[in-house]
Amino acid sequence: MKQKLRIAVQKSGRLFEDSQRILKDAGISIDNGKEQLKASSQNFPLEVLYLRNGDIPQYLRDGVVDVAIIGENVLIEKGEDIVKGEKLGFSKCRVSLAVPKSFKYNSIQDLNGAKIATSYPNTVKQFLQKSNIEAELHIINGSVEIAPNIGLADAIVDIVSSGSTLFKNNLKEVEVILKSEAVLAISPQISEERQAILEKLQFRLKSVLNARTSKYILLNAPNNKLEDIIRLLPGMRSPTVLPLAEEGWSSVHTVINEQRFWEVLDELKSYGAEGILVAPIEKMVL
Ligand SMILES: Nc1ncnc2c1ncn2[C@@H]1O[C@H](COP(=O)(O)OP(=O)(O)OP(=O)(O)O)[C@@H](O)[C@H]1O
Ligand SMILES: O=P(O)(O)OC[C@H]1O[C@H](OP(=O)(O)OP(=O)(O)O)[C@H](O)[C@@H]1O
Ligand SMILES: [Mg+2]
Repeated sequence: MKQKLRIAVQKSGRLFEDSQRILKDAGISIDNGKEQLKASSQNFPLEVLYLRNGDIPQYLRDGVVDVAIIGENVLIEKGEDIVKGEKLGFSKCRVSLAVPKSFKYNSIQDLNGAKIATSYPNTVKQFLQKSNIEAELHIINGSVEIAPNIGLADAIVDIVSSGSTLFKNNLKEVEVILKSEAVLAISPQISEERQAILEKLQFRLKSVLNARTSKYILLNAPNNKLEDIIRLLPGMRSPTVLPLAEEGWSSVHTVINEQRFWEVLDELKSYGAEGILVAPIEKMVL
């Protein structure tokens, strides 16, 4: 029987939709909806298992799945032995220490002897050990932010993104322990045959990720400023320059990181660039 790569993705929750989208953008169609816990792709040798995010490190460790899309924070907490692959650019958050707004927090030393509620005990222990802090941990699986308000803890360590959950619970973020985003996680037990399929998947994902962060730019430039403009827009190999019908002007086409585009925009304009068009890129194979 032909081998298939087994990938675990979150069954429901924060990672579900973006995980589905990135596989779809990589040209992999998956047949069944999430109601079935196992699905297959018809156009790529891939089998998808829908699992709880928190259970995925164990499945990877045991080799039950070969690869997974998972929050980096979960890998740090439960999967130090799992291989970390590409960062996938979504579900960005941080794991932070927060205390009640009324807590006069000066430094980590203020946590000596404190009670800390968290769903990330290993992460917290490592963090406290580095500063030689002794604290008592209360391990809870959810609604961690409520713990200080009900007298269960003096501080919490949990996921923060916009900060609105902390705000609503009268807490303030005082230390960022780690930053996280969705990553591809790889089983240390993956077979050689499946590793070859994984490399194909990684290649496709990289093409999607490159395209997501890049833009195709077209602009008109006066010929006497072409050199300056090209210096700002190096492109994949180099920009395409085509003469315009109007004498003394050229059209410049290139690919640029979106962030970089905003950084150089004023300078481009100062060199006389005009008619600047920015278009999305669907796939980008380097
Ligand atoms: N508010 C948020 N903003 C951005 N990313 C987040 C946020 N909350 C969680 N995440 C990221 O998404 C991942 C999944 O979070 P989610 O709350 O959906 O699942 P969970 O309850 O941690 O896990 P399980 O699937 O085991 O129930 C987290 O591990 C984290 O990496
Ligand atoms: O800083 P914010 O943007 O407010 O996000 C942070 C909150 O998001 C997550 O909870 P989620 O909504 O996933 O609920 P859960 O605890 O049921 O997983 C996390 O556990 C925080 O509570
Ligand atoms: Mg959550």
